[in-house]
Amino acid sequence: MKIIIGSKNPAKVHAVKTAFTGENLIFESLNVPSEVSEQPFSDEETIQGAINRANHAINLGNGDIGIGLEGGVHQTKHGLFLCNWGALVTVGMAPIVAGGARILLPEEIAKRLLNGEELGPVMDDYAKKKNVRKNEGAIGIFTNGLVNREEMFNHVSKMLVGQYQYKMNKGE
Ligand SMILES: O=P(O)(O)OP(=O)(O)OP(=O)(O)OC[C@H]1O[C@@H](n2cnc3c(O)ncnc32)[C@H](O)[C@@H]1O
Ligand SMILES: [Mg+2]
Repeated sequence: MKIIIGSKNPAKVHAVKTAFTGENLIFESLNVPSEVSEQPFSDEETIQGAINRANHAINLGNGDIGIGLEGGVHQTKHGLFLCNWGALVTVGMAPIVAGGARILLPEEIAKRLLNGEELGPVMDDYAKKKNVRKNEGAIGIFTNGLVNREEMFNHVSKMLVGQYQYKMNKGE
């Protein structure tokens, strides 16, 4: 079975690879467009980005399964939350969707995003590190390393794969 991942970000790629169980799995990772903003600003937009990535991945990579993972933020009356979504697509099935852990972003980060900056560079600047988005992620920084970006996306990926297996077993 050929699984195409719609990103080359190592935190996402490792998260997907370790979520699958079974034999004869071939993984490929491709950079594909999300067709939403570079910094998605709602659950809705972030879910759409994940689905678009999954659709592009399966088509471009000629795979059996396409997976898209997308990071974004979501405004609430309690402040701006980090949000993360994943989608799994396969021929003849509606997209399967799963959401990840969410945490409130500090006011100074929220302000910068509302001013049009992107979380990736803002996190590097804030943490005085390089490529936070490819490593522990914002979630890793703000949880003191207890939950990193790969682990969070691994949880999302397991929920995608598990739902897919459940539907296949039921013959849906
Ligand atoms: O190469 P791709 O797959 O695009 O991976 P990415 O790190 O850019 O991830 P997303 O496009 O899904 O995330 C959308 C934006 O939010 C940023 N972002 C999301 N989650 C983040 C996190 O945990 N840490 C740092 N930046 C994050 C990211 O850098 C983008 O600017
Ligand atoms: Mg990106």
